[in-house]
Amino acid sequence: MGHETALWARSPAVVESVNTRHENVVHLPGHPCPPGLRASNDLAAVLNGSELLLLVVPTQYIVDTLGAVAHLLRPHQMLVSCSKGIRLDSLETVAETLEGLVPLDCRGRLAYLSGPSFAAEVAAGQPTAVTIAAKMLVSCSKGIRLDSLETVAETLEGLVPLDCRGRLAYLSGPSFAAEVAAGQPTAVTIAAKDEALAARVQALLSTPRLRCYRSTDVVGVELGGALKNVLAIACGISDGLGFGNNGRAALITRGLYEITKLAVAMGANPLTMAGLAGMGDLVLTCTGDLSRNRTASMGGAVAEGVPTAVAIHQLAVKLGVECPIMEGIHRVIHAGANAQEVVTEVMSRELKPEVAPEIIRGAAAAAARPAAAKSMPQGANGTASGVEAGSTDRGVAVACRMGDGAGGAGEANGARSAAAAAASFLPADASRLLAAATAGAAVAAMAAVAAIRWLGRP
Ligand SMILES: NC(=O)c1ccc[n+]([C@@H]2O[C@H](COP(=O)([O-])OP(=O)(O)OC[C@H]3O[C@@H](n4cnc5c(N)ncnc54)[C@H](O)[C@@H]3O)[C@@H](O)[C@H]2O)c1
Ligand SMILES: O=P(O)(O)OC[C@H](O)CO
Repeated sequence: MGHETALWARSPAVVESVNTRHENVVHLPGHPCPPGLRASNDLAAVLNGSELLLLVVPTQYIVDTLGAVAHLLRPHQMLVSCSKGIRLDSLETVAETLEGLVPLDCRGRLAYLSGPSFAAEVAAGQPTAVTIAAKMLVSCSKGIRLDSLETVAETLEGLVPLDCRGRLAYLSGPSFAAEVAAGQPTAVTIAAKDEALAARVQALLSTPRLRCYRSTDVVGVELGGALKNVLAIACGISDGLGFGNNGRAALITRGLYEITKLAVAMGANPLTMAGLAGMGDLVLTCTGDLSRNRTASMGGAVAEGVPTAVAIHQLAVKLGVECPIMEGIHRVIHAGANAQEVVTEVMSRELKPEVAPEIIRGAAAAAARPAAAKSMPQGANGTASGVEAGSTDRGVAVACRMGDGAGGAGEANGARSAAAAAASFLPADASRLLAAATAGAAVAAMAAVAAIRWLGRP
């Protein structure tokens, strides 16, 4: 469908027929080939130049066909088998055969297409539906393990076999199960380290009522979902104490600041916290009556935020990130502190700027740089690559910690390099806004949204 496609065929007659007559007169006579199709007898060349490979040979000949060239497969290539059979010599299925043939790091890219699909009808454009099976594991859990302080991703990567790690994805975002089940419009984020996998899961799970976005920021998407639960408990306590909307808005906003500082210190992209898995889920659970975390103080169902509060307390101490609200909740839930007194303590802390001056200075330095001074490496889809984003994020993480009193010259450089990297691939005005966003972490998420709007304006 509009793709440049290379067809490998054993028979020179088929290749000649496709390339000169645009019809496979041997196997599919009467059906003109799509315009972008070229045929070749050179399997290695066809394999080498393809992103998605469809394997359509009789099962008994898969090893003969692919055996000599399987080692040429690269980890970024996807191999979808369309063969339907069981090998006679080994009694292996196609999947078992392929997993034994392809290099270890390609096993995560195997998929299997099957279903009612006569080739002649597909070629004639007749409506056809098939199933594509691939082994993927999508985690929807939102929490941090207490025993190891590991995220769900870290836990699963340690649990599954090495060659399955490339098939793990993580779903998070504002999604009360009851509303999803009722067909209410819902938007979530699917994260996977490999964007192609995230895109596959995204395509599989999206419906007109469930809009899935994708991300490669696994740690950010995960931590957004885990950390918001503790703030939802805080909002429940605030409600219980009789506080109003002002208090809740303050909790959400300053809570997002804390979530972002901690998540960024753990390697997350701060802009993820402005998205569905961060601000989106935080707003939902801090305001929605369906939230078990917000209503946890009234007793009852599963509240992931209760154990997560302990994990956050330990992580915040370990990473040197100041999180007064989440620390206060931890003391109320787990150390018997009086909620009223904790509120007074948190509200009476030393007064400070909303965004730490060190961060603002770093952002200003970045914004002053000429926009075209440096070019940002681009990923396959035109966005900054994950590796680059990760390294700049850590610069912001350091900057965020500085805002709480720690830090030195090296840390300030981290902030500057992060904001500078962001500034380098955006027009000047947008750079300033984005620099403010990276600098101010959560509270400046709004500036990020403004930057995105700025980019989208006519
Ligand atoms: N319910 C929601 O609206 C929702 C939305 C998005 C994400 N999540 C996340 O999904 C995860 C699961 O939440 P849920 O609402 O499905 O929880 P749940 O309480 O409905 O439990 C899910 C399943 O886990 C099983 N289970 C409970 N304790 C267990 C144990 N000790 N060992 C093995 N199995 C056990 C339960 O029997 C049940 O089948 C959480 O991390 C939650 O944050 C929930
Ligand atoms: O009911 P809660 O508080 O566990 O929230 C459920 C989901 O995390 C909402 O996205």
